[in-house]
Amino acid sequence: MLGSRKHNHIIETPDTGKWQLAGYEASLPLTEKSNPITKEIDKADPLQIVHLLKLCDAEIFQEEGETVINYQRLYSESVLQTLIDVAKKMEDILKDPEHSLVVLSGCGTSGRLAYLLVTSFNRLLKGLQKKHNYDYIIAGGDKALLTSQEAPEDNPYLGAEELEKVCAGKKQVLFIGISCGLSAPFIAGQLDFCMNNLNVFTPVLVGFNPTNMARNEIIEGWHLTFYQVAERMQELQKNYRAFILNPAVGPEAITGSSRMKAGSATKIMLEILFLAAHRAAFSNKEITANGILDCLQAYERVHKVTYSQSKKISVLVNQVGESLQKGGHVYYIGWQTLGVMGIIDASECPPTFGADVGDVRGFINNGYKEMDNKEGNIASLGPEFCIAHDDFVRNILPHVNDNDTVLFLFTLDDDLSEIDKLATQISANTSNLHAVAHSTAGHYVPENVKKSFASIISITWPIVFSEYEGCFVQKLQRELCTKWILNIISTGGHILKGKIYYNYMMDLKVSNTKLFRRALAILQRVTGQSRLRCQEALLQAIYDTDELTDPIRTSEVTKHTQMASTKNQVVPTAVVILARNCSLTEARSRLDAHPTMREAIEACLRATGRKRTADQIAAGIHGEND
Ligand SMILES: C[C@](O)(c1cnc(-c2ccc(S(=O)(=O)c3ccc(N)nc3)s2)c(Cl)c1)C(F)(F)F
Ligand SMILES: O=P(O)(O)OC[C@@H](O)[C@@H](O)[C@H](O)[C@@H](O)CO
Repeated sequence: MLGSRKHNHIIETPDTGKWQLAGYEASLPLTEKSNPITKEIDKADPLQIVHLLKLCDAEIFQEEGETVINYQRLYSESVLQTLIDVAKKMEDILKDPEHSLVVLSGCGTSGRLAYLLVTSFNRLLKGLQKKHNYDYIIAGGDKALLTSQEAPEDNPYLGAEELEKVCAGKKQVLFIGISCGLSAPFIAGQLDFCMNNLNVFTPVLVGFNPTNMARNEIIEGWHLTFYQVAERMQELQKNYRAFILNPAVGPEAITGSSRMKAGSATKIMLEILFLAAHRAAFSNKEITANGILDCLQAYERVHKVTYSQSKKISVLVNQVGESLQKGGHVYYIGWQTLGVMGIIDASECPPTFGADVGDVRGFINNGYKEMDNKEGNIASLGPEFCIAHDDFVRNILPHVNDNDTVLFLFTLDDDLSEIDKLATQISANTSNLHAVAHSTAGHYVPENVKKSFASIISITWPIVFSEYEGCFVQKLQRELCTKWILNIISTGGHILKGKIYYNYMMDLKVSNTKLFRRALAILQRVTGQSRLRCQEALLQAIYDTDELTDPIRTSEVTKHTQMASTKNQVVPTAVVILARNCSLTEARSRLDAHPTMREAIEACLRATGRKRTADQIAAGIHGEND
């Protein structure tokens, strides 16, 4: 049994006051840590929120050696070398499209980014009259592009099955599995499948933890942990049979929310990889470290360009916060891949902030024709799958009012008359109509178009010399800029709505095993009580009973998550049970007695027997009292 104990390593959270002493903070996976920069972000005003997020996003580009423990970073020599090795492998694949394929795969945001990169680079190939050579897999299928499908992430067999289907008949496959936290069983199953078929597959793991921090919890119904899969990948990397691209980018601004920095770093790293391989395969440009460094520096400039608009972005944060607080909605009306960025950001709000599916929604010109997703038009799956501008005009616009915020996302290359017409229509229903408009130096948003918008964030990009690919690179940069702006306003808006406690999303839906672990860890951090006690309270809230039976206690975690998916406010309820040592019903009535969950929790934590002051609570939460 020793072996299983070695590999059934649930991250133990030390009991009260021993956070630092036990080296606990150091052992935490970087992607799951709380970022000290944002420990009070829930008290910040809109402009401060933007500034804190700017500092967090800047950590993506931080060079190695600037932190106490040396983790490799995006600019590290080791990462650059691996990027070169993988790009060379991809160049070979691109030269033999008949028998080979590049497959990108991920869960949640990682799967959405896989879809975006694959469709964008397939379009680039089409423009070069080349056969398309990329394919994507997203856990839960194309409906996961638009809605949160958390359960498939826990299924390693499903991942392997999907991969086998996509690669039927191929002789050479470069498989890129994206799991930012090095934790998704769906991806572990795919990597394991590749390593059992190395004659065809070259597996690449993309994530943002050191491999020794890969998730080491036994995957239910399977024989390996993600950690063991990563160890085997590391072994194979020695003779270039597998690769791991895992620079540290620092903890997320909202604890564990890998859609933000990790998502941005995924897009940056994979686009650099694909561009280098394309240039080598089709323009005979050698793959070099300098070429890759130039690309990285171009993306770092996008960070500067984006945050030079902080003041105007903070106005949008405030506006979105107001809409959400009033029970209004936020609608992103986007063109081409900027529409995709809106759809991706909107789809992340329910799992990240407990938003309703209708609170924040994205729409794209020409709907699924523009999306070009594998499963085509899936509007029949329900109203939340109707994503075309026409669907917005028909189904949503009649109900739009001043409580709502509408944000256009376009470039000056889009159809300005279409934009003007739609903007005029919408401004009849709400004055809260804003825009993010990307233009090239020397071109400006025409006055007649401007008039419909309450505010416009105009981003001007340098003129690109006609070369076809240069325009393509600028499109990728405009997407990243738009992703950052949308992440800022959806995160900032929900902070102003009171959904965030310090930098934790307390009221998270415990809908897969990673979220169960996060919920348990947050309970221990916030209440200072033991892991076992916290687990009891969490299960009481999940199973809606004060009397836990052994069959409940010994059920698999996936059983707990299935049950939890049907419940609300499970974690806040458990906090009150723990803080007041009270029954489920009493905990629920205490929560209801306060206007926001945050106030209820603060009241209960303050009132605990030990009479902790707010500062003592904060110190405990940030692991400062040892
Ligand atoms: C920072 C914090 O202590 C914390 C947050 N999340 C976590 C975890 C979230 C998810 C996990 S996990 O699914 O076990 C996991 C996820 C990824 C990975 N590489 N290893 C483990 S641990 C932990 Cl252990 C601590 C706090 F305060 F939020 F609770
Ligand atoms: O890429 P990972 O670490 O495997 O995570 C995959 C998904 O859990 C993750 O993308 C989640 O959907 C997002 O809401 C995270 O902000």
